[in-house]
Amino acid sequence: MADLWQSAMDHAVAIARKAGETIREALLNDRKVTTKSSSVDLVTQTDQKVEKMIIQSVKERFPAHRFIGEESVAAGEASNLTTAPTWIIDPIDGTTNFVHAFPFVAVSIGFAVNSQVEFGVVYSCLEDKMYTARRGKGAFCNGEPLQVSDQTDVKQSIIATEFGSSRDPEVVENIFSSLRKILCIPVHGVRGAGTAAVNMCLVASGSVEAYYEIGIHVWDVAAGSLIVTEAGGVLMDVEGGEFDLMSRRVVAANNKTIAERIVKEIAAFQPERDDHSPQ
Ligand SMILES: O=P(O)(O)OC[C@@]1(O)O[C@H](CO)[C@@H](O)[C@@H]1O
Ligand SMILES: [Mg+2]
Ligand SMILES: [Mg+2]
Repeated sequence: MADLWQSAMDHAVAIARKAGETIREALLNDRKVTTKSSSVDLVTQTDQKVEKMIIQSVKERFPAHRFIGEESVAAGEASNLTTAPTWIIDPIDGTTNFVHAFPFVAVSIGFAVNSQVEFGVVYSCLEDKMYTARRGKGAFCNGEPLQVSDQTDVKQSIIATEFGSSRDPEVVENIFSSLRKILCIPVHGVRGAGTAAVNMCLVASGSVEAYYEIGIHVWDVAAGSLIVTEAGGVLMDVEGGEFDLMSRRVVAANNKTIAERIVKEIAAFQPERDDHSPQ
């Protein structure tokens, strides 16, 4: 049976690669920074330019499709995931890394139908690594199949997480409480690429056993969520329930054993959901 969404996925790969070229050029000569929710939540003209380019290119080919884009939402658009074919876009995941030329900067494009991700594309453009996954057809990096780690002992694991962009003392305390408990299991190490999308691709690649974070957005994790599961991994909520794309909470792991062990140590809290209705 012809794959209904293959042409859309091919377009996503092509436009992610084009966006990566734009980002690499901008890295050399245009990293003017502004801020969003806080002084450490950065955005640049390149984030906005790349998102506009991706959305415009999709609209020309798929005019009925809908969008959830990080910078469109920042400009006031709603971020409600419906049953309609929806492109979930983070034009630059790792903007802080981009501003500092720290080498993990990704274009993340997820595609959902009936609120289920059908394909995911994450282009780590400074590494030139194109991660892709199509539901039921596996996950790949530059065309090579991906497989999660087979480790079941958390004490033989590397766990990825991030410090996020909140500097609220209570949130920071939660983050460090979870980090301290996980580090002292003990695990072999804790790492963070500075981008959720790349962290999830590292789980899919078998380089880290799990990644968790509270505070991410749907555009950070939509593409990576399918890349993880198509590489044989699992997704979970930070309190052990089902992963919810709009909840701003994620555990992505190589298997349920590791995921459940990490969940035990996370000091969970609930940020405002991505699909919250404004008062
Ligand atoms: O604003 P950006 O760059 O699109 O994304 C922000 C981000 O890089 O920051 C978090 C690190 O705490 C990551 O989870 C997330 O991917
Ligand atoms: Mg992001
Ligand atoms: Mg971004």
